[in-house]
Amino acid sequence: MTVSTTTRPVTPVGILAAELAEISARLDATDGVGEDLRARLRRASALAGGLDPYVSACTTPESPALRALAARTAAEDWGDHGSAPQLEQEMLSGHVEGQALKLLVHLGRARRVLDVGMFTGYSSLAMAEALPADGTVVACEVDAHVAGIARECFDASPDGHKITVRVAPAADTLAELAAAGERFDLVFLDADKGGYLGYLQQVLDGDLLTEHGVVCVDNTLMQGQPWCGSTPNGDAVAAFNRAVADDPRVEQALLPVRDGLTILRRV
Ligand SMILES: C[S@@+](CC[C@H](N)C(=O)[O-])C[C@H]1O[C@@H](n2cnc3c(N)ncnc32)[C@H](O)[C@@H]1O
Repeated sequence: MTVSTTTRPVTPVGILAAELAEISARLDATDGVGEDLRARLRRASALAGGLDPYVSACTTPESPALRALAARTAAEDWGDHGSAPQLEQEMLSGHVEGQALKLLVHLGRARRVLDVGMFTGYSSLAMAEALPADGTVVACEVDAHVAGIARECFDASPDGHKITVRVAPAADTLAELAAAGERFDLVFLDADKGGYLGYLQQVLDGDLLTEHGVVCVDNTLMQGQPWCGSTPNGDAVAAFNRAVADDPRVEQALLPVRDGLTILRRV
């Protein structure tokens, strides 16, 4: 196993910080640039680069079980993950977003949570930790390998027993849950971005959300791509954000937490 100590920036502010640091370093090495411009760029770089560490320092620390799960994920050799080469450690939601999800579980007095796109289980375990003793998380994941890593981490945690893992395409699991009449107080969407709109329709049309339930959707800023460049994932998220904004059945706020966290509810 290879322990990866660095991660590439995957949030708009992280990417901005890296860009500014690079430009600032290049300018410092360039003759003929005035000290005023150098100083302003250093300040811009410090503002952007200091934001995430400051937010993290002001957020309740993660539990030992979540810290161990993040470390286990970082220790995995993602470059050698043959069955699903598109998976990478940067997919993990992490400390600040996990803590935000925990607070939403508490605020909503949630008992039943649905996690769509589990990866190695960080969001599932974070939300499980915030649930009461009889609370449950149903976690959807299509990749059996990462589901195995998640299960190992859940088994080592005092709250992992609250989580049921369903290894299958999420659309199939959502259809089965709707057919079984299951309902959830909090749904977290974090699987394939091209599937987001379909998952939201399944949740709303399949009556998977309780009366006061909320849906949280990750990566709705998608590294700035919806307004600053185009990739298939950026286009999918932009289309999702537009569709949500135009849907009179819901009201929503897009919070700039990590790579964007939209919280919505049925009105
Ligand atoms: C961004 S990661 C999820 C991160 C996780 N929520 C966390 O907190 O660390 C997305 C996950 O969705 C899974 N996924 C992608 N397409 C899927 C599908 N159609 N059904 C279920 N899971 C899917 C991927 O295998 C990946 O593990």
